[in-house]
Amino acid sequence: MTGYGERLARLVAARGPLCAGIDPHPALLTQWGLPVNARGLERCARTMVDTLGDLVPVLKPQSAFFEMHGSAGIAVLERVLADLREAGAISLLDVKRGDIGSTMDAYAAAYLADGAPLAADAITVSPFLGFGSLAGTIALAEEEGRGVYVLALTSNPEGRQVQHARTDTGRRVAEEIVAAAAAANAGRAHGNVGLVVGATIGATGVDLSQVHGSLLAPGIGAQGAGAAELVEVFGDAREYVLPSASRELMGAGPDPTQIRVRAEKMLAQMRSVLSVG
Ligand SMILES: O=c1ccn([C@@H]2O[C@H](COP(=O)(O)O)[C@@H](O)[C@H]2O)c(=O)[nH]1
Repeated sequence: MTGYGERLARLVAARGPLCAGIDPHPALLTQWGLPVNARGLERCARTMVDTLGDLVPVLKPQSAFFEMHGSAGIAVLERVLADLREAGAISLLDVKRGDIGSTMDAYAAAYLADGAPLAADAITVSPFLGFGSLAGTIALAEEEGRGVYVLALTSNPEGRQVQHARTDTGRRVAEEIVAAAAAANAGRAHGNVGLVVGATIGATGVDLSQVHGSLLAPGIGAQGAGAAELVEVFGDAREYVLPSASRELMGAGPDPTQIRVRAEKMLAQMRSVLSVG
């Protein structure tokens, strides 16, 4: 079975490096002239899938904006994930689960097992209960050819307090996470364990070149980063970077043509900054 990392690398080579976030904020639904309820949510999210599903390699629904509408919102999320499979794009569910190992195994079954109603190609997970708590989740992802993105250096300024703290080895927490992801991907050019590294964080001195997994870079647009910042943050690891933008793309809506034009422009920028060789 082709693993997540390989599948993603091929699709990025064909379409370019960009992840389009689906973050239907209530204010955005209003801006799009939609009601702030599950019906508006569905219209908005499905517009993003229909508009970008054949253009960008990855779409990333943010679970929180679906959960806030209760069971009706979760039902919309199920349909959106199914639509993404049909559209031929990779689905990355931003759900940031983190818990003790036995509970993480249940989350993994919910999001990474074939046939699960909320199954996605990849999910985001939190390592702050210890990277080892993700062992069962990573094992299931490997078995199913799916991926996980582990939070490492998040795009929000508050993240430093935890991620730059020193552990008893003298290394920073983020460096331990990077090393653990590299070990999980060892021996492969494109492993199934990715990392979340914000485009906003500047130069950190954390070496990402040996991870050999996808590096999801949120923070483009609304959080202030652009293509130029990616070079500073990722240096030699830039061939693995998957820049992510939500509000920057969705703000061009509701007209699908405008959303597509903005995504095409962003794809061209990212391709020129991140192409190697
Ligand atoms: O470090 C992180 C991890 C995840 N996110 C998520 O990405 C999007 C960003 O949305 P924008 O509108 O492009 O700012 C959102 O869902 C965050 O929860 C992040 O921003 N930073």
